[in-house]
Amino acid sequence: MHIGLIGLGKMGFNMRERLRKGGIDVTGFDRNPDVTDVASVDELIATVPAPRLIWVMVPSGDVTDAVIAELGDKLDAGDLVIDGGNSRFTEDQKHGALLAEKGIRFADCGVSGGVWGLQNGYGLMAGGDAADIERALPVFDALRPDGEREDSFVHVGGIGAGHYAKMVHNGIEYGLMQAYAEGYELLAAKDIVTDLPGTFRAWQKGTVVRSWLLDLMVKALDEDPGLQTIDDYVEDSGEGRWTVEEAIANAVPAPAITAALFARFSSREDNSPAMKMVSALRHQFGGHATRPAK
Ligand SMILES: NC(=O)C1=CN([C@@H]2O[C@H](COP(=O)(O)OP(=O)(O)OC[C@H]3O[C@@H](n4cnc5c(N)ncnc54)[C@H](O)[C@@H]3O)[C@@H](O)[C@H]2O)C=CC1
Ligand SMILES: O=C(CO)[C@H](O)[C@H](O)COP(=O)(O)O
Repeated sequence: MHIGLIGLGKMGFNMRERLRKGGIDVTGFDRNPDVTDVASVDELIATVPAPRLIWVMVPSGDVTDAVIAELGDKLDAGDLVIDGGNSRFTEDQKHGALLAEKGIRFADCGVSGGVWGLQNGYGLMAGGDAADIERALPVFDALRPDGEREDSFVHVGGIGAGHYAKMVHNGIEYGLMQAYAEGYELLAAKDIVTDLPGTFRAWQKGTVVRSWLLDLMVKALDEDPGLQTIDDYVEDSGEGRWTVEEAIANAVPAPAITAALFARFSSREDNSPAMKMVSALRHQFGGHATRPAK
């Protein structure tokens, strides 16, 4: 099988390598000339045999929109486009409908595993028609970890379902990371546990809270004890917000994920206007002392 892959960044670059190791021929295109196999989307399309399978792995939003629109202009009926980036699930119907105008097939796939996917394999959740998912199975099989397919791959539903599942996965990721991080701060806040990194290390096997994120926390502390080199500003790239928006839309209580998202917003404030106001109001009603501005 020979496929096209657009986007060879932190994810796509490693995915190309894993696919090739798994016996899939890959022609990759990226705007970055240092990593691309071909110079243009046209050359990619000319190189990949029809009916083509093109995997898109670029930033969600405008970039994905533009790449899919270009593919819609240039591909042929019967070709299949799979969006493996973190697109919002609501975008998938739009992309599928655009491509369907020319008889081009579309599927979406949530991909989990980050930069470790090359060595560990990727967890995959695909949305689309059964025949399209079936057609792409050799690709999914090369990307996922060894072992039973059901343990790392799922066809979750129609178009958009893959990205919906990935959105919820990432919402869970937010909540888990926040809980571990708060535990880290609590252990560090008091001189009672004398070996903080050793505590996390000893939690890695056997405990109820053992997990890959915990392993990565141990690794981060090995590399930078005290996290001295890292600022406390935490970015987000959309999935957490969309999860909270879906929780509201469906009246699903999601306090842990929501708090984790808001903690990231708090991380970006040096001098919170809201907390200044809380301090001012305590002073107004109770005469409680405020601290002078920094
Ligand atoms: N980094 C991660 O842990 C994960 C990322 N994702 C998603 O996968 C997608 C890619 O993520 P990363 O590789 O981390 O991002 P990245 O920013 O490292 O790579 C994006 C690549 O797309 C290329 N690109 C941008 N516009 C292009 C265009 N018009 N044509 C061709 N190439 C273009 C860039 O040059 C870059 O190499 C995103 O949607 C991201 O949300 C999904 C799972 C995990
Ligand atoms: O999908 C991922 C991991 O599963 C990506 O790393 C994603 O960027 C994480 O979300 P955020 O950037 O909002 O922390």
